[in-house]
Amino acid sequence: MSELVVENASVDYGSTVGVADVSLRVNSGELVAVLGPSGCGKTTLLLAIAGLLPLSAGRIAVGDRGLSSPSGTVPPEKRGVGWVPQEASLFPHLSVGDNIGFALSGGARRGGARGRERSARIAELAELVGLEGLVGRAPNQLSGGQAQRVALARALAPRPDVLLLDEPFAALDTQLRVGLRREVAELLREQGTTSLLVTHDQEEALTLADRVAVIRDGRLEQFGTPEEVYQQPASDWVARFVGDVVELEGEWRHGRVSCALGAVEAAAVGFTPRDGERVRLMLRPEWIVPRPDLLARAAAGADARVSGISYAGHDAMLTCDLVTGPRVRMRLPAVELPQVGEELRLAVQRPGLAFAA
Ligand SMILES: Nc1ncnc2c1ncn2[C@@H]1O[C@H](COP(=O)(O)OP(=O)(O)OP(=O)(O)O)[C@@H](O)[C@H]1O
Repeated sequence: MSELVVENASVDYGSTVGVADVSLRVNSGELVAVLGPSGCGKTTLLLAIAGLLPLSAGRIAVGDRGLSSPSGTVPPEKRGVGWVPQEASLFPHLSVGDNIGFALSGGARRGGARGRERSARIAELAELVGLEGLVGRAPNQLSGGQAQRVALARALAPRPDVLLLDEPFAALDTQLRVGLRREVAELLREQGTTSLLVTHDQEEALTLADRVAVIRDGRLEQFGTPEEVYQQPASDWVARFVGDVVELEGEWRHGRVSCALGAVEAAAVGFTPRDGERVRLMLRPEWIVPRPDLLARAAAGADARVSGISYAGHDAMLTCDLVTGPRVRMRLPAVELPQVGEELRLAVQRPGLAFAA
């Protein structure tokens, strides 16, 4: 069993808080993304799990094997925790094969039974990451994507209980990044590797992970499935951080918010509003849709004029000026788009989120 348990973990750098009271459980074989802005404590959390930073409070364990607590830390090499760094950091004087096999025993005595076992494992991993023809190459003869594959194979070689990936795709160009990260996520799932992936890229976290841990100022703001953190953010900060939002002022009345888009059904987050109370309505741009069938007088809707279109191929972001004043953004599939200047009747197709004003 290789469930990773982090319980009320805190790491202090003198007077600076690295992470504070973070609790999360990564199930065996699960891929969890740790998402947060720069400086929020993502790397600190990973370093603590790797045994490179001591805890000032809490505990870290894999299954029922305790790894870190304020009273002691199992050294990094004995934790069964693998690490894939941001830059591949391969050993320049070793071949691809020897880089992959670096943490395997039997390296010194080639040819013996252990040496043969090691070679077989290197070949198996090289094939797994799609580098079977390149084991004899030097690291400086690899592309950035190939080097990252070697770093992944090297980390997987000793069959770690838990794999930590610290922004492993950040240095790659967009097209390569998207392809490689999908491949790596599939590979980790196939291998059943319990993995924690640090990223500041919302799309990366939402598309790859089984669950996402959103961190802010060293604290865990939300831990949930990609759908939960996107559709039901725990706070207005998470709502803004994990995706685009449209924000409107309004008044709460019987489960709806009366605002510039009409009377929009909404769920209150983190508070219980009174009827008549001022609230802030948050919507995702794709929750707003044109509804030509909706009567102009309908309470759930508003008239608008398209003032701008930002085309992204698969979809487009439209800026619309509501006749009631505010400007909203709306995301539509780029199949049949309206024109700039066109008048639309807009409605909200799913309940919005109401936050305290
Ligand atoms: N060695 C250190 N000494 C003192 N403070 C540190 C040290 N390392 C990190 N910090 C502070 O701890 C906090 C968390 O830093 P951390 O590197 O974990 O953030 P991060 O989320 O990984 O950021 P980034 O995405 O920019 O890498 C920050 O306020 C940072 O300034």
